[in-house]
Amino acid sequence: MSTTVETASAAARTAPAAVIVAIDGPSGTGKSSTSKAVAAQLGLSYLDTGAQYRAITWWMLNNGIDVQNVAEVATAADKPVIVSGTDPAAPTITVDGEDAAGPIRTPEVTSRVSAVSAVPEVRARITELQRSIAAGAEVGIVVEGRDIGTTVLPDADLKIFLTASPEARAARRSGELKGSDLATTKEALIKRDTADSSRKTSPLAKADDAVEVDTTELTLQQVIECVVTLVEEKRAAK
Ligand SMILES: Nc1ncnc2c1ncn2[C@@H]1O[C@H](COP(=O)(O)OP(=O)(O)O)[C@@H](O)[C@H]1O
Ligand SMILES: Nc1ccn([C@H]2C[C@H](O)[C@@H](COP(=O)(O)OP(=O)(O)O)O2)c(=O)n1
Repeated sequence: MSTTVETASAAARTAPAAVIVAIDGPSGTGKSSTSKAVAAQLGLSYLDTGAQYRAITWWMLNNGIDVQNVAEVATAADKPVIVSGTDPAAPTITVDGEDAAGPIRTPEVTSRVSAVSAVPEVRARITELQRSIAAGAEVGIVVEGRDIGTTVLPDADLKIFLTASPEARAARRSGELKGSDLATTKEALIKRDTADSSRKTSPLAKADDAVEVDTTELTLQQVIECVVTLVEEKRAAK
């Protein structure tokens, strides 16, 4: 046996296996804030899959694609080059080399993203990208979205499904969007969640083996501590 092979197998015996964490749930439940903090605290990578769906939507809107036309969206789905930076302290997203972090958060993108992300060709393309990023995370990764535990990473070591009352979620979102009306924010949020939960291809859903955490009455810090404890338990058992 060569020294290289011996060294590699010794490393495999001692290095802890990468830990994969899937965090799903509707809008405003705290997925992004929790995932970033947990990843940073545990030295893991972080992937915001919603940002990827927003990025492809932004590209379609900029490139004259009629986002209500499923065939047109499907044909264009593999055109933009989307790159996600997975450092939880400074996550990034670029489309065709251009920084898209700001423009993907506009109300226009937010109101169109559910239609674009319901198209199967878009989901297939983005899912493949997500799986390859997760496979490349050496220490492990926290991936947040809507279908991570059910479809993208069904073998994740830990699956969390965050929930919160529509009132709490709208109040949180309203706090971020300066000058926005609470009732309008709540209506838009419920409309998007309904669209995301009722689409045919990998809808927003809790995986059977996910741990559900209702964050309505919890502080963000309490949610972070809860998830960190669950990840540490999984790591210890690996
Ligand atoms: N448990 C919580 N209590 C109060 N505010 C929270 C809580 N979790 C998240 N937030 C705040 O709510 C807003 C939305 O959180 P975010 O993490 O973006 O949710 P999501 O990714 O699920 O849409 C942020 O401003 C965040 O700081
Ligand atoms: N895994 C995912 C993640 C997001 N999406 C879609 C559905 C969501 O409404 C949009 C935007 O997701 P994002 O996480 O940015 O939404 P928030 O505004 O943070 O709640 O993307 C999806 O279909 N599948």
